[in-house]
Amino acid sequence: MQFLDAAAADFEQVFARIVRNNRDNDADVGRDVATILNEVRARGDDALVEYTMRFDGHRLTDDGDWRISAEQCRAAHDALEPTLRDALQLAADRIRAYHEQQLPQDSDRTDGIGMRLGSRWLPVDAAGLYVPGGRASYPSSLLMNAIPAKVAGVKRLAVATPTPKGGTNALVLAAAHIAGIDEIWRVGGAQAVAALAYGTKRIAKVDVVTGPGNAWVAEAKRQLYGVVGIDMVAGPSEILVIADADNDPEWIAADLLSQAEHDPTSQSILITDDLGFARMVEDAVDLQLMSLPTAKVARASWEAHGVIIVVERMADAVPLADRLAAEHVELAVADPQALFDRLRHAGSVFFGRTTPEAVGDYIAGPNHVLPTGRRARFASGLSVLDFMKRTSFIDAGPGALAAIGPAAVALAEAEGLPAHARSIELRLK
Ligand SMILES: NC(=O)c1ccc[n+]([C@@H]2O[C@H](COP(=O)([O-])OP(=O)(O)OC[C@H]3O[C@@H](n4cnc5c(N)ncnc54)[C@H](O)[C@@H]3O)[C@@H](O)[C@H]2O)c1
Ligand SMILES: N[C@H](CO)Cc1c[nH]c[nH+]1
Ligand SMILES: [Zn+2]
Repeated sequence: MQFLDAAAADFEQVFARIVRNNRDNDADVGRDVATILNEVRARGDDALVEYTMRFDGHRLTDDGDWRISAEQCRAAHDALEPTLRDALQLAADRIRAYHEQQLPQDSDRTDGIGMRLGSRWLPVDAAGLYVPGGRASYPSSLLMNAIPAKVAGVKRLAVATPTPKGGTNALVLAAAHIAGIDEIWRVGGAQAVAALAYGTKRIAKVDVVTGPGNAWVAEAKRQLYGVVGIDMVAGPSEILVIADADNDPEWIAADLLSQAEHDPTSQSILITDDLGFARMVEDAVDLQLMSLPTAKVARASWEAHGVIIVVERMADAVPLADRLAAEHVELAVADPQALFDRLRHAGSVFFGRTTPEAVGDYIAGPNHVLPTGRRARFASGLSVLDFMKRTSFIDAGPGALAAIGPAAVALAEAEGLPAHARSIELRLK
């Protein structure tokens, strides 16, 4: 963990290095992913069998090794302990209600010259949903992927999720049942993303791949963009907590560790205006790590990527936060709205002392699939729109063409494209 004083002479240099270090664009990861993608494109299912054995310890032989059936999902759902079943259902209901608000409107209007102009939204035909499953299981990510896709009206939804050592997770299966998913492939990592994008004998290709994952999954999506649509690069989790001294240090320490426990390459950062509070949070993190069952991963993340920054006044936190453009930003201060009004780059923001980031991971409603690695500068969380595309349309009657056609002819000639000019001119005669 790095403990930084924003007033120190070398602060800018150190902070700039932290900002530059995306953690997920390691050259080795890029090279290994490129190899995996080429192998899956060339050798299809055979490559999936080999990689799934190598990385997940799962042998893909008969149909049941490849795929989880809808009946298995229903059975897992029905067998679930009622409190958990209700929790999943509540999460699903809240996620659906939030995402239904994102459905876009078509447009269709006639302008001043009588030209009809508009756009129409339609869902993609098939979406591949990546549900991580290497170190932990993510039923919540299944819901976060599948529900917006369903709301968008996508007909075919294909889930890919690793089943390490052949074990399936009952909650993931139950979530699939709740979300109405009936195609689940037991493959993970870059090879799963490649299979969805290129297609193999067993797995038909999709039009869009969405969802979060570790560095290999995120890099595979990045490299395959163009072959297939993607939502964004959603890699190892991050949290930036901006907190004043009126917080309970234990709460803030738990918030930092909540994202550190995802992955050794996750990043947790605290910015505060109080040195004493910063030291108390540092101690609380160390104390909590002693009893955290996921301490191995969380400690690795905190030691390698954790940062505490002490600024002179809270307002100084905002420009630093903008440069970090973190996946999650908690504003644990008396007036979070004032900081939010000035903050420009964040995947998702959590207001006040009683909105821990983890409530957004599971149950609040907005999507938890969010851009990482400073990509909140230009990308947004997963939404219904990631499963849709917009087609514009133009209907020029003879009157409208006569009104603006000559200008188009002039522009076509100026561009040196006479066939363009002629296709308009012929209709103007
Ligand atoms: N940004 C977001 O919105 C968001 C949301 C949820 C989770 N996450 C992140 O998802 C990730 C989940 O990671 P996970 O590992 O538990 O599951 P995962 O499913 O993302 O990754 C597991 C797969 O990684 C591949 N892999 C592992 N080591 C490899 C290696 N050395 N070379 C090539 N491939 C390798 C394997 O194929 C394995 O199946 C975490 O980083 C978590 O922070 C991000
Ligand atoms: N924090 C993750 C996004 O970075 C989402 C998640 C799912 N389960 C727990 N957390
Ligand atoms: Zn989380």
